[in-house]
Amino acid sequence: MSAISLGNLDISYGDTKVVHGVSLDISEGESFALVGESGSGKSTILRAIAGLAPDWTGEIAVLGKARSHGVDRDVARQVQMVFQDPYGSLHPRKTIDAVLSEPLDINGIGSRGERVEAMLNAVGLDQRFRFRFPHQLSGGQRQRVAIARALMLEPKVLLLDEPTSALDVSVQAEILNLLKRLRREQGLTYLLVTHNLPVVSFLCDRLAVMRQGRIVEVADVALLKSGRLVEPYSRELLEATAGRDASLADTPS
Ligand SMILES: Nc1ncnc2c1ncn2[C@@H]1O[C@H](COP(=O)(O)OP(=O)(O)OP(=O)(O)O)[C@@H](O)[C@H]1O
Repeated sequence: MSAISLGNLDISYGDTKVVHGVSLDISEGESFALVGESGSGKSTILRAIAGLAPDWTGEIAVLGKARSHGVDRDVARQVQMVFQDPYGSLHPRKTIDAVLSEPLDINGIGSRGERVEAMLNAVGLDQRFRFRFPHQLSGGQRQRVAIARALMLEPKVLLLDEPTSALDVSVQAEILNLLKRLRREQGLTYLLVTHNLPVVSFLCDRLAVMRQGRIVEVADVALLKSGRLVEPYSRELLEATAGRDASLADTPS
């Protein structure tokens, strides 16, 4: 079954259509990247799947079920989003414990303390962080909390919007390793937006290259690694970013 299936998806902000006729099938357990120039519509696709960009036509299905345009509680439990900025995405006056308990409260799920402790372990954070506030954590630790929060309801799919680009390079590698391990341990599906092609090589199985709201090419990551993307625009993108952030490609798993 597809984890995410997009059919002829158009997405607009007001009168401006920014995504045009996107169709994609992402399998359960797959890690899939959207790459392409700034403004090409990558984040907008994630937002529409998460219900944050409601002005769309076409089809969005999650685990075989078409999502509605409004708040969709089924989808919200299956699909969670992690944002680029771990500073902005955590409430400054809530402890880590409160941040992680909140999804459980909203859904009436008990044994909160145990679940929070287990999730802190899963994302490699010491229990002493539990009653701290976000400003008492480093950027990498905050991103671990954001990932933990996304996983509290045991979703099947994570939408990752530039999850490491706000972090120092050494911390980026730690978070990428964490994401790789969590995917393996929990059988997660990833749909990831990034500008960083070494991140795609490290974490993903396939990628779609986007330009001006359209998909130019869908390819296996093997073709990215060997520099054999087919479309001229994809090759341009590859050349433009060659050498940048290359150290991540060597990150051990
Ligand atoms: N809330 C919004 N209201 C109006 N227009 C928006 C909004 N968010 C994004 N856009 C526009 O939609 C287009 C696609 O933006 P989007 O953020 O999806 O691109 P992107 O490929 O993710 O870019 P980046 O890599 O810079 O994040 C851009 O032209 C952008 O200016």
